[in-house]
Amino acid sequence: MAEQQNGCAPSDCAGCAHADSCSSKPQDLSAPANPFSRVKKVIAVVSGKGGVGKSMVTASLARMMREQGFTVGILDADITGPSIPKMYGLHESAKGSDEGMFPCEAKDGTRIMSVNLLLENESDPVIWRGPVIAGVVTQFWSDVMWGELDYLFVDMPPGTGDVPLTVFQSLPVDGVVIVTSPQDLVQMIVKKAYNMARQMNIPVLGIVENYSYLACPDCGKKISVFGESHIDEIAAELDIPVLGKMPIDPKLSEAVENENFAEVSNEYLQAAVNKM
Ligand SMILES: Nc1ncnc2c1ncn2[C@@H]1O[C@H](COP(=O)(O)OP(=O)(O)OP(=O)(O)O)[C@@H](O)[C@H]1O
Repeated sequence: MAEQQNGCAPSDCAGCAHADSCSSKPQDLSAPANPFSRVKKVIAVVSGKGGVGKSMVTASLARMMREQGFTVGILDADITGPSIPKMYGLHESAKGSDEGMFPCEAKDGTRIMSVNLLLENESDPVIWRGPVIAGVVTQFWSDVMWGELDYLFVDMPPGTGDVPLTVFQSLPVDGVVIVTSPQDLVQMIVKKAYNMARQMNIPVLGIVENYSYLACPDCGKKISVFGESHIDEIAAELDIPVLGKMPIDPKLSEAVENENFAEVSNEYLQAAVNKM
């Protein structure tokens, strides 16, 4: 069968003599899991822009699933801004063997792999180009011996660049959680993150709003520090559930500051747990 100018329909490949070499054939970019990994579910936590608390939500989801008794890992794909190890007070170096690298284990048993666990000095900057960074993220899947995990949460870098694309193409992502903050601008930015996941055929599990409000410590009144929330409108428009509205909670920022996130309980994301 002759190769068409604008690509063949997948059904045309069957029986085609050029099927193996044809440029129209969709490429399988999936990366093999490490032979010592048995990961049941991979959940990517994404945001359209930086600083909305994506790492906070990733770690909070991991903590909640851990509290439910599941085995949990976090793959820190935010290579140039890794914050997960410090949240859990991990400053050691990840060890390796001929078979691959071992994730480091936090106090609550959460297994973590991050570039900061591989750098000689954790304050060294990672000054690598996009394809190298994306390659490291793939290695965190193929070369890390995750063992038996019920859930692996992937803390993505913000935006829709190289790394999210690589993760969606290379890892068997079961679902995406979108994190946002209550600002007008985010409506358009959330849609970018949502549309990327949809285009890659990854189910969007729902959306979490962070920094939703601050509860007055004296009277409990909710103050909308970053303006009124639009999360319900966005969720309705995109037909996805709201998985939680997290307030600015000093208990959470203190846990990060004190590096003891492994002891934190987060009651704000209960709806997310039921969706995992
Ligand atoms: N709900 C919250 N209450 C209190 N502090 C928070 C909350 N969410 C996030 N923070 C704090 O805000 C800072 C930024 O959060 P975080 O690192 O999770 O953002 P991020 O979206 O992952 O950032 P980046 O996009 O730059 O990777 C951290 O110091 C974190 O402890």
